[in-house]
Amino acid sequence: MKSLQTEVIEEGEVEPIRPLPWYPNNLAWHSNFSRMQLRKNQTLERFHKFLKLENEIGNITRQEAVSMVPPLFLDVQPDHFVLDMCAAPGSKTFQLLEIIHQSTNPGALPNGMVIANDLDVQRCNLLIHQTKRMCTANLIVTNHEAQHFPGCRANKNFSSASDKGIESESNMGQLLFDRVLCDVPCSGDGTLRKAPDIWRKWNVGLGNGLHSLQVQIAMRGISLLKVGGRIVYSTCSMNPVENEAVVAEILRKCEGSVELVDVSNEVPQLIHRPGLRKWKVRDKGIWLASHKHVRKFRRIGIVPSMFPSGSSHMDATDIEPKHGNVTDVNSDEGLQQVEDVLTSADDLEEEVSDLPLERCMRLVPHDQNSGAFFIAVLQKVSPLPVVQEKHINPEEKMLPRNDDPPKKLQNQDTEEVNGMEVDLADGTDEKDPEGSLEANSIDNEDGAAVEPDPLTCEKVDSEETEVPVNTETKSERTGGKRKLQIQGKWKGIDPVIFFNDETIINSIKTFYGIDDSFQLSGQLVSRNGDTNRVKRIYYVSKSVKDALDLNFRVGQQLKITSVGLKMFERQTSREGNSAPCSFRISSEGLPVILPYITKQILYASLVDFKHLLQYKTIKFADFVDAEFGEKASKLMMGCCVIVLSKGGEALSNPIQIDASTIAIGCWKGRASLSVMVTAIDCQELLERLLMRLEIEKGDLVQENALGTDEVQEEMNDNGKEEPESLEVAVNT
Ligand SMILES: C[S@@+](CC[C@H](N)C(=O)[O-])C[C@H]1O[C@@H](n2cnc3c(N)ncnc32)[C@H](O)[C@@H]1O
Repeated sequence: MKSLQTEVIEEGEVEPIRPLPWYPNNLAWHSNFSRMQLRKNQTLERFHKFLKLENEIGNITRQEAVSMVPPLFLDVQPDHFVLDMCAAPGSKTFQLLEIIHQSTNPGALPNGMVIANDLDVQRCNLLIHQTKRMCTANLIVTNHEAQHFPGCRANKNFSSASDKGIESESNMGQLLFDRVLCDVPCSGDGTLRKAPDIWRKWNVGLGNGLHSLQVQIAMRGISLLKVGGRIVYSTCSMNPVENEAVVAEILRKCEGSVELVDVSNEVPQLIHRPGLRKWKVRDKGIWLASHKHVRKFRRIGIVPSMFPSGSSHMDATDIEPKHGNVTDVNSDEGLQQVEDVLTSADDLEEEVSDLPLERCMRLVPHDQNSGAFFIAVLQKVSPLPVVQEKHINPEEKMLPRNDDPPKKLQNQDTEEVNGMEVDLADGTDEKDPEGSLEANSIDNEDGAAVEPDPLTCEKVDSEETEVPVNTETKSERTGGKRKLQIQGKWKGIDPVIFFNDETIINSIKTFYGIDDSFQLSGQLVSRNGDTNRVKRIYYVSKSVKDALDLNFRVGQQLKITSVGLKMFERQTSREGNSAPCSFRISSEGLPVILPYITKQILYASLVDFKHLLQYKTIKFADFVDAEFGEKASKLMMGCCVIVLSKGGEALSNPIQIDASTIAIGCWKGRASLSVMVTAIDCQELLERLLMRLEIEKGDLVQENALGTDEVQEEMNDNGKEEPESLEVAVNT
């Protein structure tokens, strides 16, 4: 930290890097550096090294500080089912996963899970790429319009999982969530500081045009929330039409089923302001204090719920400009005329909401040198009232409400339908500056091509694809006036299939001696029904398995773009084919399965481990520790795991695993051992080893130890990252 602070001062920054006072456990730090500066002086890399020095192995993400607040208010527990409705590029999903995983021991998986959804396929892929760093088996990524997120309610009309040969132990009848994050698309004016471009693009129509969609998304979130559960509604906008007006409309629609929670003391030191209870709406250059002031021809776009009272005023005299002429409000002259008629905002009588909107939280840029954010925390206290209006015509919305007392749902299992159609009558483009900016701001991925993942929607692997999937989207099907789905390169997703081939599973279990306490059966998925051609097998947590089971029972309503942790990959090299087990352990899955492996696993001394990382392939006879070389030569041909022994000495079994254990996948060939780790991972591991040495010896690394610079040079000289004999087997 001293080195970082000095560096900051050298760069002429007044404020050195410092922890954010309101973020728990010093896990978030504030830096005034721009992304370019951060890159130039490699601050993140240096920070990462600092963490490694402390033996904290983790990830670093650069993110707007206040955008990290909403997950804090969700109060997520490791056993929670969490829905992140508008999740891409995934910075909040990442936080949620971290919270869910935070107290789990190596090899243990939390009981909860996160479903991260986004409408935009390309942004979904960004999210998948991001969350890969978490190596989680507790995540499902879906691609739906959040306002139409499927309820997955099982009923007798759907063929059961057992009809399809799937054993279902789960009694989940519907996909309901303990926590819902509703970080909706918004006009993004809260990000003006970091994205000055918005000054030029912003107009009042952006917020007005998104209001109804925001209400619909939030209502869908509430309908998918368990009674007792929490939902956080957030935007990076300062506009009350996208904020308090949405919250007020939710409260009205829910008729007491949700309560606005006062969370002002939950995150001490976060400077915030109360939500507004009065505001005016701006439309086409005019301030409107009440819906009754909305001109008739604007009522499709400017709806009653945008105003504090939420009341419609159908009986009010339609306001038309004086002089008897129809005014073109889109022309400057027309606007001026209308402004003349409708007096200035200050003269209009203001409506005041009777709802406790002050419990909402406004974070403003000038309070703590941040972006602006709006957060409302709601708790579901009872089932939602049945909403009769399945399809609301924008015109009909202006009719007075039905005052009949609401019928409460008798059974939470009943799907709560709030079937509102997307009403973006303003024709405003959905702008999402925060999201798109955040997408760029996660530095580790900047400029990085998003790798196509076998279980993602980016690319259909023709070899493994058999069943064409209907990828038509709801909005396309309904032929709505606006196509919301941004499909990009969408080519379809392969179905997710449980991998239940007992012969293959048993061969893997036997080869690696996987302890019975590690549940493989039922928790493996692939995307190819032909088990002989399956290339990759993914592991899912029990919670995800239950959700997938349910999804099968309801006729695969969820459009899953990614699920599971890549655990096993088929060997394709010639040597691989002659190995007794045709699947190797992927480096992503290794940390989870490591504590359960009893065969094909060896401890290596520090020096031999280091040599493996440096030279990639070592003949058995060339290991410094001859006993290790001997043991390695006796392993079965194929994939094996080499664990760095504690203290650097050669040890024998049993292998003890803890959070600081370093292990790599290797290939045991006829005469040598070769690493199956990418060059980048090798480099990183080497750095960690050097740090460890420094700590353990309390001094600099021994003179004869090869420094990382030398290793880097050596890698460059070789120009190759994999040993020649193992081109295909190396995990990339
Ligand atoms: C504010 S951004 C979300 C940022 C994200 N929560 C994060 O922390 O990284 C809003 C997201 O909503 C998505 N979106 C827009 N309309 C949507 C809809 N109808 N349903 C679901 N997602 C939508 C956008 O693609 C965008 O990724």
